[in-house]
Amino acid sequence: MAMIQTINLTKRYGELMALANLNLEIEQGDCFGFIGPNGAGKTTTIKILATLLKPTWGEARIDGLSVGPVNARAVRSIIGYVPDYFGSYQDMVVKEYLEFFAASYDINGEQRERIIKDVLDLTDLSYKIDAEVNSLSRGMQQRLSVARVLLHDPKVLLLDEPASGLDPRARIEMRELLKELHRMGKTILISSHILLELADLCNKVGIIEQGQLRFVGTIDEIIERAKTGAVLHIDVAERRADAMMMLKGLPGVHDAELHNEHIKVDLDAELCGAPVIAQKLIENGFALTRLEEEKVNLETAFMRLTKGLVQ
Ligand SMILES: Nc1ncnc2c1ncn2[C@@H]1O[C@H](COP(=O)(O)OP(=O)(O)OP(=O)(O)O)[C@@H](O)[C@H]1O
Repeated sequence: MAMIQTINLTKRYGELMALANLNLEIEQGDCFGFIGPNGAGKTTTIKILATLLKPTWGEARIDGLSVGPVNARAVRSIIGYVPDYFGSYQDMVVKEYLEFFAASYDINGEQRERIIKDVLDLTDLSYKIDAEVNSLSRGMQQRLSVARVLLHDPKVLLLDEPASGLDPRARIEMRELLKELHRMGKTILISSHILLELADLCNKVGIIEQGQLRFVGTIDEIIERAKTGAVLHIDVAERRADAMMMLKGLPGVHDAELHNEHIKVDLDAELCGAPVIAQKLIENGFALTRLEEEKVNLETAFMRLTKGLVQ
């Protein structure tokens, strides 16, 4: 049985279809990267799973429980939800903040002290126990948000862009923390619009665009899927813009653009390859001065998948 499942999950905001028949299956122990551009529907999905938003139709299940008013309490006890914002906690220190949330889960007394110590150790925040929450850096606040949702030891973590707005060091610290939680056996759903950020953290990714799942699989599968093309970096001795326009019109060329003082050509390798491009340039009187083929990397794969070029 999947730990997180959505069945034809659909959400409309008026005329806008934010989610259209989303079907997701995330197994126990998976770290699932939910990737998509701004407005794709990631937050909407996560909020529905977190019991905070009602779908227009379709169903979400967590650990077999249908997410809805009847099971809201039971679902909340097995999930930890980190939203993409951190509220303001005036005059509250870290310890009080965690005590407050622990109490809301009926965790009290000695047990509460012990759990707070454990979650602070895990998130490397023990030394900040008496610091004011508002004085923490954004990276620390994000780790504190994670500490908060670990208080009741949930099986499932739902994290909405936890690395947004973090500097590189804080991103790495967050990633290490999430890796640790994955090793501990938590099932994790994490959203991001940056595929690379999730590459060495998630064992599976789903790419969502305009409320629809475009692709689900491992990172290696994504690259395989998008590899049916190549990117060429080309230059000619003169008339670069004319060469670009000529290339744009060739069959098998998805796109050609001027890029850092050269021409970048996105090809469908099944229809067209570097030799054809070179030949066409020469035939049309252009003196080729550079031709390099780029391996499809994750970002290119992602751009292709989200452009609908690879279905
Ligand atoms: N309360 C709302 N009322 C109307 N439209 C909304 C509402 N919330 C979200 N939307 C719209 O639904 C779509 C999906 O939004 P959502 O926040 O789920 O996307 P997202 O993938 O999380 O994007 P981001 O990366 O920008 O957070 C967007 O077009 C957004 O403008």
